[in-house]
Amino acid sequence: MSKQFTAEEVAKHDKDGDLWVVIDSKVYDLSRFAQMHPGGLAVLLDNEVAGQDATDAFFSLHRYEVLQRPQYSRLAIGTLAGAEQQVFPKAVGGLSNVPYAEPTWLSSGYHSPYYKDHHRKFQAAFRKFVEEVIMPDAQAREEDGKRPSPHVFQEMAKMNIMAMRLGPGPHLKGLTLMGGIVKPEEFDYFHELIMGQEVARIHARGYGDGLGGGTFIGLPAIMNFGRPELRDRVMKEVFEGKKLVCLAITEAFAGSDVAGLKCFAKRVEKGWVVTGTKKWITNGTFADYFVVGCRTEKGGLVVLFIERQEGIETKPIKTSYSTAAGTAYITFENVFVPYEHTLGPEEDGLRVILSNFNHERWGMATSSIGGQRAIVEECLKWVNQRKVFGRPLHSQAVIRSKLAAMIARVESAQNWLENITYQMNHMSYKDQSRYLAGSIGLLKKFATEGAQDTARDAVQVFGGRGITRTGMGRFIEHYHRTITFDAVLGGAEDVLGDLGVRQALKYMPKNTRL
Ligand code: HEM
Repeated sequence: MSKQFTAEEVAKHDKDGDLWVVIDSKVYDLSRFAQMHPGGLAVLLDNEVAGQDATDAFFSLHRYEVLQRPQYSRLAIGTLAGAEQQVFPKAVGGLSNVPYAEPTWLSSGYHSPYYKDHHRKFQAAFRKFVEEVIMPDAQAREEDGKRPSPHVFQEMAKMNIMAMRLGPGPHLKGLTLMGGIVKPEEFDYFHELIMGQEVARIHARGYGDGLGGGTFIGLPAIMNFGRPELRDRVMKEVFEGKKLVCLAITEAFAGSDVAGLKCFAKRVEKGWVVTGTKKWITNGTFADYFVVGCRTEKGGLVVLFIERQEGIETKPIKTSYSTAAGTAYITFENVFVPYEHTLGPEEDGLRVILSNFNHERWGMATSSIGGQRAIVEECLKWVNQRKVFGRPLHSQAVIRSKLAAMIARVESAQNWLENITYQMNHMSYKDQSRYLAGSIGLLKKFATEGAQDTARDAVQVFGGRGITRTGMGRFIEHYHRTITFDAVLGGAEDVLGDLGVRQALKYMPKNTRL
């Protein structure tokens, strides 16, 4: 590929059957490919394209990754004499230098009081892992709707990623995290924040949930309320990538109002018999274990650990994101559950269910903000390379105004998130409930409302491409279609906003007046 051509030589190849173009200093021989070009032959025979430097035209219409696909990269036959490559793809695991594409702590020239050297090393290793191991599977499975591939879980197990997703704590003791980059006792909520935000960059929202989203919200109940024998067995199986858990609380009858559950657990000798249904259960179609909230005869709630067995049916629900998430409708028909598989006190299931809500919502806000930032980067790149009326798209004031709103939203959400994360690192779990339940609810609501505004703005910036599943705007289309999941899972926006205000009112001093 070291062969050099002059512009005059390239210009001679300007017809059907003998067609060369220059893209970013490389000469491509499109003579045979032109007939198969998805954009058609005619556009390639245009006077300003055939035999010419078509760099601007190309980047107005294609993502860089097109040139990296092996079937296309081999069309390059040499370079244009005197020209230098201008566009370089980001190195695997590397940081983006597009302004606001990274949070300030990762942006050159900025500082942060929160992150230490081990956070930076952890971020670099984790991003590389995501781009090398998760990203290719994510794009393929998001498309075909199949569950994330077993090899991804195995690779995650080697790094103890499932264990880290539960946050800091004694469960990490003795484990080698990310190949030893961070010590178990050093691991804190900022490491977990990094994980959530890095995975959000894969632009595959359904797959992201498929990648153990159910375990993230279901395993804590087993870890904190399971009997030691059950707890140790299940945690080991999950950490080793052999089993997956799902949290089965919501029903067609009850969503955010968990107190209204109808799935019924009848107390029998040596255990329980469960009958009822669950709906919208993430990972339900392929999970091995179910953490199920049930109504008891006494009218209270009990949470049970149930293994997949006869009497349990899991049917996929088609939602607006990929079936890679394994979203299920579940029926339990007279399923026996041994008494030892009761999680927490018999009639106090509500406490078991509620106990992980703050961590869960914080995790969802974290990844939602990460995903929002990835969209800001897409938009900044697009307005820079897209030409309209002979000028870049960003020469339009209305486009710059949309970008201003997008940037302000993601930056304010990230800064609030980091403040809350810092508080979490310095509070007991009990204090987190006292001081942070309200603000985490408000943060999640703020983040997902902003995300939906950003999704709408991004579609306007990309135009038709923002509603097209392939090509330049495919990540925008995906984001716009799936963003409402963040806004609903873990509590609808209005419910969370109300929680935040009610918490504040609860702690209003009695003796205060205007
Ligand atoms: C190495 C050279 C080229 C390759 C490998 C290539 C490949 C492709 C591919 C794979 C697509 C499908 C859409 C996508 O995946 O992004 C496409 C679409 C298209 N291409 Fe090319 N292309 C090349 C050069 C060009 C050039 C120089 C032009 C100049 C006008 C052009 C115009 C178009 C158009 C108009 C479309 C349709 C875009 C749309 O649907 O939005 N292509 N090309």
